[in-house]
Amino acid sequence: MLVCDNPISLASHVLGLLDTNMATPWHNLSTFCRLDHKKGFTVYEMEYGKSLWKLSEENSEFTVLFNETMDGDGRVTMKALLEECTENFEGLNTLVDVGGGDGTSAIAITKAFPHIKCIVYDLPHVVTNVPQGSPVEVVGGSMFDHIPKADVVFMKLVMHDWDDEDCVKVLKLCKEAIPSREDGGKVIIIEIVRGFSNLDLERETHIFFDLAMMVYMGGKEREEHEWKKIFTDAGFTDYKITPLGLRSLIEFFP
Ligand SMILES: C[S@@+](CC[C@H](N)C(=O)[O-])C[C@H]1O[C@@H](n2cnc3c(N)ncnc32)[C@H](O)[C@@H]1O
Repeated sequence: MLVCDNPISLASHVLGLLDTNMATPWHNLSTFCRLDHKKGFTVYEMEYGKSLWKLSEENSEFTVLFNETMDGDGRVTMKALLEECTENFEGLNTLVDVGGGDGTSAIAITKAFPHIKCIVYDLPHVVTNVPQGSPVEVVGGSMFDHIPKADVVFMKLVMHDWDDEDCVKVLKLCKEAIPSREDGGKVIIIEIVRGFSNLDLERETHIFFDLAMMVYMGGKEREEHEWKKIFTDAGFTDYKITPLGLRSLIEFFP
């Protein structure tokens, strides 16, 4: 899995997590848990005085490294998703990948389902890394301000970066961007659902990612009832969870 030319290599994911900008903030975890969580800063902000997203905006090399870190993970997840969940993409004409990074997921979806017109939406300094000539539309902006309209909003490993309040804000805008359920509107997210695995190794990995989200961004991994509360608070009426190895595909309907 760590050999670079393996099509599902995790090398770039591991190299990214071991980079100084990702590894150093872990040294603040103990202080954060004892004292600093009361001050309203994330563990990452204690180290750098700014969020990971701000650091990425100021440091294009770090943006590229972070995108490659996510791509390493994405190759494995997207392969499973596109092989095992084809029916979830049936009947769609347009999809916007919110927080879509350098477009790896959207490009994979377009290749698997050429009839779906995909938009990659992320912060302006991030979408400049979508390869030129890719079969996707590229739009820069913040998901807290606006979400481009499409049949489906797709978000992979985005919601777990944020607290409940921010997730609800983004999901309310997602709901405005999609058509009614009868017209095929839905949001698809790929996230961990804690408690959805009987395998010790997966449960331990869920806990590791929960800690990692707290350290990097002040986010968390959620159990089903926590996801359900967020969707309900954002005005969605129904949801369906399809387990997909370590992660799950969660659809929610307006
Ligand atoms: C953990 S990464 C996931 C990237 C990609 N979806 C994947 O799975 O490989 C989170 C993404 O959210 C993006 N992001 C952060 N803040 C954002 C905002 N306000 N609006 C849009 N995207 C944002 C980041 O730039 C990053 O690409």
